Amino acid sequence: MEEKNMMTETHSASNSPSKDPSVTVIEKQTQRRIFKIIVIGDSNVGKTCLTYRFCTGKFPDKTEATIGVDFRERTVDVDGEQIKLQLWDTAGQERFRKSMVQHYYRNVHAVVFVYDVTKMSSFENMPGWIEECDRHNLNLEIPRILVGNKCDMTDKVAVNTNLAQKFADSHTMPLFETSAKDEEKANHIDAIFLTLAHKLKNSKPMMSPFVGPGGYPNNVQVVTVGKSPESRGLQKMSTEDKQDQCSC
Ligand SMILES: Nc1nc2c(ncn2[C@@H]2O[C@H](COP(=O)(O)OP(=O)(O)OP(=O)(O)O)[C@@H](O)[C@H]2O)c(=O)[nH]1
Repeated sequence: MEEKNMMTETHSASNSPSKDPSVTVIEKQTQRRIFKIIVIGDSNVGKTCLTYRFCTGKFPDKTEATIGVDFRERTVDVDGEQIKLQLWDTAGQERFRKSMVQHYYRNVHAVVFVYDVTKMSSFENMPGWIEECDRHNLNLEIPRILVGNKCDMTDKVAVNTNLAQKFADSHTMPLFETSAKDEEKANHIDAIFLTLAHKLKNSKPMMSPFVGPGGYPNNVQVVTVGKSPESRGLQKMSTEDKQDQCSC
């Protein structure tokens, strides 16, 4: 795989605050909460494809090994509130992580652990990723979810669902098996991140100063969550995150 640039951002620079006082009023009225979600796991498990799918609705034609971190954002409507999910797509390769690790774990609101269902080693390495979170003193109350990706490769599945479920249960995480590639499972990926959005709704987040006159930052997709997560067959949320505001 080729290499991606370190610390690229998908949102537009034109979101900078305006000097127009009338716009300032609108900004104050439409400030939205931002939540930082880190996506971690071995290299090549599909972290970039999952976050890209959620933020653009597409599977990328071509991917490159992430260097450092890529950011993607999407604003979602949760029970009438616009919440911005800021996804940190982190590098799986150790050599591309070293200098960035401290940044990943600062002021995190949720963690998505990803393994590849066709690659047992990526699942066996999960305890190592959890330990890394623990070493960086992540609040135990932070929502965490486990995602088995590449379920479209049905004839190559190496990680048994029961085994993954046991592991998820032992770490009090919900398990989702999905595919970033399979068009039919695209809604499933939405459901995964919207589950987090509902969990995070009761958390204390960062506030975004970068809101345009229309109420939404440019290049950020706004979707409406029509049903509660319970009615979509997802877990009930109860976690309250006490994280400080992000300074990154
Ligand atoms: N069949 C299939 N292939 C996938 C899926 N998701 C990702 N891939 C492929 O897996 C490879 C790696 O995907 P990436 O998203 O770049 O993996 P990553 O985890 O971000 O890798 P790093 O940036 O090195 O940490 C690419 O060739 C993707 O096309 C999936 O759901 N199904």
